[in-house]
Amino acid sequence: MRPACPELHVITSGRHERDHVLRMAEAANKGGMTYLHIREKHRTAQEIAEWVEALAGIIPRVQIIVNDRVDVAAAYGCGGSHLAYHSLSPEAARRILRSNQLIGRSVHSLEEACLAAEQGADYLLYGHIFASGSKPGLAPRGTEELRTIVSRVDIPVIGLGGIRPELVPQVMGAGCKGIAVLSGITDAEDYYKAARAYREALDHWEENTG
Ligand SMILES: Cc1ncc(COP(=O)(O)OP(=O)(O)O)c(N)n1
Ligand SMILES: Cc1nc(C(=O)O)sc1CCOP(=O)(O)O
Ligand SMILES: [Mg+2]
Repeated sequence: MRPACPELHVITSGRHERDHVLRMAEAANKGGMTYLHIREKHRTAQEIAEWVEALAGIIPRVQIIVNDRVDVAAAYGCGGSHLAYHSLSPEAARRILRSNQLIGRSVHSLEEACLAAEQGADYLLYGHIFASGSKPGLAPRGTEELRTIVSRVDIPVIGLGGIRPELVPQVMGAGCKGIAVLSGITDAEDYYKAARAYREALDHWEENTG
């Protein structure tokens, strides 16, 4: 059986205005994006809802994942919600979301990963794997603990943090179902080309393992 297509999650920066993100989402989607995470921690629920409605005119709603605001994801029929450390638990989020809406959880240790899986998360984001401008001054976690997590939980794990296309084989080789990228796409001059480079790296990672 052919394995499922590796996932490419793109995370918004919190630094760009809506119209900019609409252009980025359209181009990244053409380049092979699987999900767009709206991670706009300083915006209100009303603003995020407006973003969802505008984005849903450009990419399928099911590809939109809302960071933290489970209420917005539920009310606007998004693909799911991604929970940060300060968010509702996966159990609580499931009381609000429909069964076909994904619940993701950021994790940074084996303990957090096991707990999130027990509480009903559908997938995990583990990071930051490599040095990341988004996490200044914090040491990267590498892939060792990631491998242990993949072997211990029975839900998909997505790697994130400092991932460039040439690093994709290391992340996929650790057993991830895909990757999540912020600056590698949102800071790119050409969003389509950037997403395409990650998509190519994901689809051919086994040919590029050292
Ligand atoms: C040990 C540790 N704790 C928390 C974070 C950041 O949490 P997260 O839920 O991933 O939220 P954002 O990354 O979206 O701010 C971390 N990186 N490490
Ligand atoms: C939002 C986020 N959370 C992380 C974590 O480790 O929890 S790393 C991250 C952002 C990763 O950005 P980039 O792809 O630019 O390195
Ligand atoms: Mg995080």
